[in-house]
Amino acid sequence: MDWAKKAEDQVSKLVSNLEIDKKDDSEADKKTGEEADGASPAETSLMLKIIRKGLVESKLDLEVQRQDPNSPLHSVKTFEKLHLKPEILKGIYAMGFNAPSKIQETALPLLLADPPQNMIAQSQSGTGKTAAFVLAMLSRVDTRLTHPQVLCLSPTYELAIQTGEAAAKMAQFCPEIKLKFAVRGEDVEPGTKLTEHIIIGTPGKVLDWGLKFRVIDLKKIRVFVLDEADVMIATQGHHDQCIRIHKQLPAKCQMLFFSATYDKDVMEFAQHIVPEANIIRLQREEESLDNIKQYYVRCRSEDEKYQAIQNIYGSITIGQAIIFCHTRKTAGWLAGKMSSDGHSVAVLSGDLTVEQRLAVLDRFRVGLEKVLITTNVLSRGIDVEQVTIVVNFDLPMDAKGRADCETYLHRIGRTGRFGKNGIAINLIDSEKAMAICSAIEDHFKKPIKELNADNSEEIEKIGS
Ligand SMILES: Nc1ncnc2c1ncn2[C@@H]1O[C@H](COP(=O)(O)OP(=O)(O)OP(=O)(O)O)[C@@H](O)[C@H]1O
Repeated sequence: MDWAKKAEDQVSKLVSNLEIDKKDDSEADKKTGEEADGASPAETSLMLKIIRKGLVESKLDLEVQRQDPNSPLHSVKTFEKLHLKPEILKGIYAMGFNAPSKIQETALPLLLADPPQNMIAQSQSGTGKTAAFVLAMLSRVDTRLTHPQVLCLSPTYELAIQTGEAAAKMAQFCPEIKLKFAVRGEDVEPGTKLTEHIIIGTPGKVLDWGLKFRVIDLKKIRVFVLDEADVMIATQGHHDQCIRIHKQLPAKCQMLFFSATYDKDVMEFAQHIVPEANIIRLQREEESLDNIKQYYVRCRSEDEKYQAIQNIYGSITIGQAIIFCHTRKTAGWLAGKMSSDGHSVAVLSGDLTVEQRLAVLDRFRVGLEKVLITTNVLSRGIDVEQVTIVVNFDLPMDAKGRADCETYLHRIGRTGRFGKNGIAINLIDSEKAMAICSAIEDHFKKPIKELNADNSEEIEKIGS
């Protein structure tokens, strides 16, 4: 798979630069530490305590969680019991997966059953949904046929690439399985027919290739996966494109919808278009916040929010952090200001080219930058293991200015992945922002505590 090789080469090149850049980074960090100390020693030391405690707990946890029947990582089965092909099994062991998570062991027997079963599945962020559907995709490929048979749709370019890279790793011992990305930047010769077995892409491109250029025969697709299914159904543009693709699929096509969240209307619609679906809901949403501690910091203005970030920069860069802003403009402004103050930060928003977006994300993945500033474009699905902190520079709102609780859950789910602990910090600079924060707290029924450096009681309670 050429594209996988290309991605690997790019990453190893970046890794070889790591040592050089790390030196610069540590200089910046040293400087930051001094600045932060000067700015607010109490706040900095509070954050350090929270984070250190969080990191220590994370290390202890995974095996304990596997034994706990209430944990999303609990498993009673081994991968062998799931009857995967030996080459695929070898691939997942090579990735370091020892045992299936709950969504994997619950979904896979149904996904691999004959006759194929449809499914609408919900499981919290970071619990291994990708491997669940990718293993089903790989298992269903018939390599004797040389046309696309499996189609997986993702809402963003980055997520499609990440899913394809995970699929390539799982299929590393199945060289006969061929995969193609249908994303911006990938071209096809109109009039030709694609021969790859699996297509992973974004809806617009797949629609072009299926209906305009006719290089994919959608009538021959036998497995259709909709990742982040709720946003694909609820967002106008994605919705129309997905429905047009869905209409072309044959009646017998196996349909698999996955997401961490589904609201009532979206679930009803999903059930309407996925006939006789098996529905798996592993946790109520509020339970999925158990491994992420949430805080808010009161600020009086945008400048004070910036100051708060400055104060905690030294602490948040113990691991890696993602900072979410409401608009590209704020993300750009924040990144510019932090860079000019000597911090090493990356920025990723929709105004970059796809190549730039991928390069930024690759650098962040290998740790060249410890802080990534972004917008909702990265709120879903992106998996970077070392992210210990998510900061909401702006709280997520819908078009009417109300709390967007689902986006909040997806954003903070960029940390606390696969049994790790995470920390979410919300910066509040107005009564409206406070009201949104309270609405989110009420919705999930989980406390969002004030991070108040003067409150020694709070420091004592951290981690309890
Ligand atoms: N069985 C397993 N054992 C160990 N690690 C696993 C296993 N399954 C998945 N992982 C790892 O867990 C992390 C999270 O998985 P994944 O990205 O699939 O989560 P997700 O449920 O799709 O989350 P989101 O809702 O945010 O998209 C990944 O780094 C993945 O490699």
